[in-house]
Amino acid sequence: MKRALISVSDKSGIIEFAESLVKLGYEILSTGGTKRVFEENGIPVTGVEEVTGFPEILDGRVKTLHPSIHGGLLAKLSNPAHKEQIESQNIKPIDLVCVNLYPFQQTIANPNVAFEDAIENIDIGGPSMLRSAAKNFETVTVIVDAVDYDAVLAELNVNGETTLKTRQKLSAKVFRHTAAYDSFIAEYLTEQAGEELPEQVTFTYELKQPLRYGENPHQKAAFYEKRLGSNFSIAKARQLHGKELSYNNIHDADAALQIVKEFNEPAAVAVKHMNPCGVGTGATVEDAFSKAFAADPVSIFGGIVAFNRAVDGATATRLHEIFLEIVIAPAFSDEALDILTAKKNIRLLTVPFDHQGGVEKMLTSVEGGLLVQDLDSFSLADADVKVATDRTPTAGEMEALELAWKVVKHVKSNAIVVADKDMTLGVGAGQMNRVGAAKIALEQAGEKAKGAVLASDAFFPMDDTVEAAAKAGITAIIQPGGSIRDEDSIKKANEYGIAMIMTGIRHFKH
Ligand SMILES: NC(=O)c1ncn([C@@H]2O[C@H](COP(=O)(O)O)[C@@H](O)[C@H]2O)c1NC=O
Repeated sequence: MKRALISVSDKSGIIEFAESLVKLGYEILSTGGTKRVFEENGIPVTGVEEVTGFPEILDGRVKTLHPSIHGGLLAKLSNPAHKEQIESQNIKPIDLVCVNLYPFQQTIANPNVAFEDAIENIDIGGPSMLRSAAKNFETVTVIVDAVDYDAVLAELNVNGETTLKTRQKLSAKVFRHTAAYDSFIAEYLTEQAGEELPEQVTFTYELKQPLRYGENPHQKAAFYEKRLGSNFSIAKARQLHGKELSYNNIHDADAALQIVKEFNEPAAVAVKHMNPCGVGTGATVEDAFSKAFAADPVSIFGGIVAFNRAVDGATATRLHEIFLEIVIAPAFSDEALDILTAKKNIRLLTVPFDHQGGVEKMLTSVEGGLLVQDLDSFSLADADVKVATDRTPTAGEMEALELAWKVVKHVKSNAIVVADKDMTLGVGAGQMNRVGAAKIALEQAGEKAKGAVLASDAFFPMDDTVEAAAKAGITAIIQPGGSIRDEDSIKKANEYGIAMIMTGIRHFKH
């Protein structure tokens, strides 16, 4: 008689599955709670303790960890010596294992979870059975996911056994599952132990959505979600309308969210190819959008716009006038939705503006490696700001410098942002030399640079950027400082009456 060992925490669908196995002639072996459910439903079942000759002990910490179970799972039936050994120990082979694990992940998702509860929810016996069965997939069928019950039953009904190919696939799924399960435990305990960058790292991501392609159509791609990650994330976005998101959409939308997150007042951020092309703030969302649009009415075309307040009808009317790939906001009014959904393709996303969530690290892959670092969460409030020049910025200049500084942090290096107190006027991104980025930003600002301010993500290696800024009419500058030639830049700024402040904090973004 074939034997199936069933031990599940999540009992959904298990009664029907076991009933079908019984009809197919299987003997069912089960642990305490699972056995009880079967008995209550009239399913014939043998307790694991009858097989092991040993009771469950230590509050269920030891139930199935026994040679009678693992011998039955691991014996290679094609190996005569294995057969002889299990027979001499009176161990019978187990043909099918169906196990799902203690809900560790759900337990630690509760921010108030007691440490002892988390520890008790680390399953030991379950993964051991799964791994034994999965290693012996040559003859053992192993199921860790209820979605596989029907497919396994279908094969058993047709052939009386599963195919080797199916068993191998199920085995691989088990090892993915136990690896992810252990990775959650490792992440949790590492965090609890206060270790930040340990000798090995494992992160668990789960498939959120397959993507049609990657950055380009010939690149295969998928989007994976960090289950215990931050709530304020593109991975937590809800799509209300429009075409499916692409790889580039997701990347750009993330960039837009990171910028809009910097602002407390109503703000609108337009992003193209990972860089902000226009950022505006104002008394209302519409006002903020008008400024983000005016900042660069050319580049916003086909861009992504993120808001930190609900989009209302008036703003939606403005958005409707141009071609945008995505609009992201905490919410949309009914009127805004009516207006915007008139366009079939525009993607509308809501994201919870909730800053709670797991501790995040920034991960960047390089060929053959992974770079891990803290997020660049420093803000001007954390910086030790010093006035380097004879003149101190006026209150109005200071407001503009703050806005420019919030934005330049999110522009690819070398980065220069020209701004006034409400909006960006010019953005120079990703240049190989700083003065080149400044020239782009200043040229874009044009006449509006007169009386505006300039932010630089890193120090000035020489005084040429200050010179260019002064000639364009810039009156105040914010930069980290720290160059051996700082004095040259300070001197140049003083010559032109520019007020320059130094933050001591660099914001490279590569
Ligand atoms: N300790 C053991 O030997 C052991 N064997 C199976 N389990 C787990 O016990 C759970 C099922 O328990 P029950 O049938 O009592 O509801 C399953 O999630 C299974 O993975 C065990 N529990 C934890 O380690």
